[in-house]
Amino acid sequence: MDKITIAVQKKGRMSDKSLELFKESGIRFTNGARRLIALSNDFPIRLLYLRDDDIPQYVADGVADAGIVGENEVLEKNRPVETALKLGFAKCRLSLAIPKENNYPDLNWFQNKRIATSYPQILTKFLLKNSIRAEVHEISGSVEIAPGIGLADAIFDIVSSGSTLISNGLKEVETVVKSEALLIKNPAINPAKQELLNQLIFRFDAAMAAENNKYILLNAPNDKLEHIIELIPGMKSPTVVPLAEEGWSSVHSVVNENKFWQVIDQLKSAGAQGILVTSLEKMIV
Ligand SMILES: Nc1ncnc2c1ncn2[C@@H]1O[C@H](COP(=O)(O)OP(=O)(O)OP(=O)(O)O)[C@@H](O)[C@H]1O
Ligand SMILES: O=P(O)(O)OC[C@H]1O[C@H](OP(=O)(O)OP(=O)(O)O)[C@H](O)[C@@H]1O
Ligand SMILES: [Mg+2]
Repeated sequence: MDKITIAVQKKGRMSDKSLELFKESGIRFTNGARRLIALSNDFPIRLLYLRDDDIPQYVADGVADAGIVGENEVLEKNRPVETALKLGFAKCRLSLAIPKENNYPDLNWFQNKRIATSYPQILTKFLLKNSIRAEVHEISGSVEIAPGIGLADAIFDIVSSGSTLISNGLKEVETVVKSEALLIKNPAINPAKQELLNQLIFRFDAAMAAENNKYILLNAPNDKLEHIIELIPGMKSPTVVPLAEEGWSSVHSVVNENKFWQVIDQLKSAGAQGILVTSLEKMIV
């Protein structure tokens, strides 16, 4: 039987979350992360542990059928791969930043400046599109220290909370692209492996939906039910069952993590009591 080969980052920001996604999808691997290849008894799959920079190339070449990698690397490497699923973690952006004491009127600030980056392709394209002539200095890491040591006037790098910029006396002035983890695939994947990939996507979707939602149970006086049901519509509509006490019902539903605190406040104001919240294991929409 065919196995699907998936490339994941060996060690770094993406590795734990990537493996967690497989685990939440019921797929455990038999050999430890120190090996370069791992197999599973739960699913016909082979994991390749790689440097994240190499993943787009391996997937484009078909050495791996699919891979989990940041959108930033996919754009930079510009290899012929397709996005199969957005995975919603490792959210960050690629931005231009300059020493904080500089006045920044607009992009023309960058004319004839030296910019240090690990993403020369994305940066060069952006500069060209905006008719900025600047010198692009490619360095492989610790980009934020480049202006401080006189290597460059500005940087183009990954920003998330912004704390690395602040601690290096820099300020973000232009966001060029946003990024998150992607499941990418080889466009010429064979039908049998595509079927395995579809099964994997189905499981990833269920695990991600469960992670992003909470199961909620509460008690409501019957005369407030209509409003409370509107606040937590759930997947189709909430389950409403009568309590032993006359005039009260128990309402069960699902709430999105992003709206959670806001909805809880609204439910309390609407008269809900005894609110219980619990996490979901899987959610099939
Ligand atoms: N601060 C951050 N917040 C969120 N996501 C991030 C952050 N930094 C990096 N990422 C994302 O995680 C990916 C991996 O980051 P990491 O720092 O582990 O890469 P790396 O050092 O190039 O690793 P490798 O050794 O595999 O080449 C990045 O390409 C980006 O998509
Ligand atoms: O805006 P922030 O939240 O500070 O995140 C941005 C930093 O995170 C990443 O580095 P990481 O911490 O992964 O270290 P690395 O450069 O050694 O990979 C990235 O290269 C930035 O330097
Ligand atoms: Mg890398």
